Amino acid sequence: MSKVQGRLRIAVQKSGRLAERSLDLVRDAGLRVMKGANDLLYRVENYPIDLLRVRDDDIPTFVADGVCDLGVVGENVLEEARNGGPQAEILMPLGFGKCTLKVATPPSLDYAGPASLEDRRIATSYPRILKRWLESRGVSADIVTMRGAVEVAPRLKLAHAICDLVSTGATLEANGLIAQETVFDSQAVLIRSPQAPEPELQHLLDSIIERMSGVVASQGAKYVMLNAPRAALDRITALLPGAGSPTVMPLSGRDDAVAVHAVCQEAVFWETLEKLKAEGASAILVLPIEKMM
Ligand SMILES: Nc1ncnc2c1ncn2[C@@H]1O[C@H](COP(=O)(O)OP(=O)(O)OP(=O)(O)O)[C@@H](O)[C@H]1O
Ligand SMILES: O=P(O)(O)OC[C@H]1O[C@H](OP(=O)(O)OP(=O)(O)O)[C@H](O)[C@@H]1O
Ligand SMILES: [Mg+2]
Repeated sequence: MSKVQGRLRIAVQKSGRLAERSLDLVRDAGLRVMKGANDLLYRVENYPIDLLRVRDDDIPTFVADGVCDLGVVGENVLEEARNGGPQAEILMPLGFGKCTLKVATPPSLDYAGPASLEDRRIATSYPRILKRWLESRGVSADIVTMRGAVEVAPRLKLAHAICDLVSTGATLEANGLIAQETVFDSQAVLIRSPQAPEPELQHLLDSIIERMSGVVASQGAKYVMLNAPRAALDRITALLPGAGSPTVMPLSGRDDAVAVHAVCQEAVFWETLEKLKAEGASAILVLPIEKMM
């Protein structure tokens, strides 16, 4: 596929677990996406950018080859695609699509560590990652590659064990399998092509990356405002999760208390609010942050 001159391209999953959140990221970065008649390509109305909507397996190659300038893909898929050739660069983890590639076994297999997999058959959709992991553990096993429904392989006697993605563990449990080893921790990542864009588009590319980074940073971040007794200021600011240096302001007509404003990079739980109150904080407000730069 050749590139259209004068336009950037971002590869996103067409449908599946990452599709919606990938589109959200693009939209939150200020790109107005127009769903057109063409299902493969969505145009961005306010910038010279197109979204290429494809199977996630194709995203690493499209970005590595420079067909797309940016891509959103699971790190597991990127790692599986690694082949010694030019590679897409990971710019940042995106905080969604979190899952773990795990080795799991049926109760019938007496598992006592990776050596129990020696000469066994293991079904997976990630043969390269599994091969590297087995090699790193000095285990020699037979890898059976399956596109999907990996969890049923032990029941069908197709394999002794499996290596598949797990998030809640419900699928493993439904299939009577026990998670044994973590092979690869994954989440969606933003990737960039090793090929530079046309010089006129470099600035736009940099700005989109910076905006996306701002979107990711603001996710989960909260703006906290409260009033604190001066005497408890140190203890109260220490309780604010992931806050750098809070802003401390006088409260008119009160010498004993101050107003504290802070950006908390981590979730602010009810437990934290209760502890703040116990230290004498009052009028506590926790507000979402829309953008951050
Ligand atoms: N259970 C899960 N929880 C969270 N994230 C997951 C889970 N399963 C998969 N993912 C992540 O989402 C990505 C996409 O999963 P999905 O099941 O949509 O892929 P797919 O079936 O290969 O889709 P495609 O049709 O694009 O090839 C996975 O590669 C992984 O990074
Ligand atoms: O630990 P859990 O929360 O149960 O999630 C794990 C399941 O999720 C993924 O499949 P998905 O549901 O995306 O369907 P798929 O079979 O189309 O890959 C993965 O392949 C597992 O089967
Ligand atoms: Mg896929």
